[in-house]
Amino acid sequence: MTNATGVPALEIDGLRKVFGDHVAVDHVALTVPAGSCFGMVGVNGAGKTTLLSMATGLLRPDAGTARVFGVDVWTDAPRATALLGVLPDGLGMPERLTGEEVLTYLGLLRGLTEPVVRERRGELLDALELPHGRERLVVEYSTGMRKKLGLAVALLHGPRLLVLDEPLEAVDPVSARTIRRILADFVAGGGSVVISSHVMALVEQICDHVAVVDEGRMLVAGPLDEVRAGASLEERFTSLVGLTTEPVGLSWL
Ligand SMILES: Nc1ncnc2c1ncn2[C@@H]1O[C@H](COP(=O)(O)OP(=O)(O)OP(=O)(O)O)[C@@H](O)[C@H]1O
Repeated sequence: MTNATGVPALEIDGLRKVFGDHVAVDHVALTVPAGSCFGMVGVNGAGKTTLLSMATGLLRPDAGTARVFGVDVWTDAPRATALLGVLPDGLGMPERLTGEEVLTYLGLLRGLTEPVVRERRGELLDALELPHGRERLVVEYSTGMRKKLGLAVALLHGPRLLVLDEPLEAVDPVSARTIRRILADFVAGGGSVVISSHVMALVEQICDHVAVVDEGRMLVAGPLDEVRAGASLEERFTSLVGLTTEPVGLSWL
């Protein structure tokens, strides 16, 4: 599925990143159709964060391009940034501001007017169940609360594509359900989503497309049912990545 003009939400071509002598991402290409919810799965260190960071303008690639709705992330950063909402891995926040102040600060910085910021920040804090967000400093937030505030920041300017690195990590089950609903509503309203996750059940539940990344390469990408090929995503993932399902014992325990 694409939008009316057929332009993909995200188009990655030949992205590559080398750290020292380690190739973290090796000439990866990927097309995320507009209107899709795209899950990216891979073991620890597979290259998901590095790939998504390059695709969203957070890490300069050694080679390759990334386009958001046809806008090049690296040569036309302001336009691409306006289309993108990003929840990066290990998001840094101004620790001595309240959640409300963070949203105000970033909203104004992104060019929203003061009344719009005021309206949206209240709705976001309510929708993401951050009741203490108004008065509590970020330094006092739990990991899950930070994740939810990060998602609020990503949604604040009304992006068309959300790219979320592990959006449900450290988030309690009730909040996870809320976030899943927000993402489903976002897609139903015409938005597009890319998430990275280790949780296969989550990807199967909310994504219609999936990509499997391993050792910096894209092993397979496409509609969820095609990738699963009649098996569960976990079974398919395990066989693609070549993981053993046999538990490894610890001899001294
Ligand atoms: N700044 C860096 N300097 C050196 N090596 C790095 C750096 N960032 C990532 N790497 C390496 O690149 C590879 C890919 O890391 P990346 O964080 O992209 O993986 P990931 O799939 O997101 O892992 P996880 O699921 O554990 O978050 C790993 O081998 C990692 O050690």
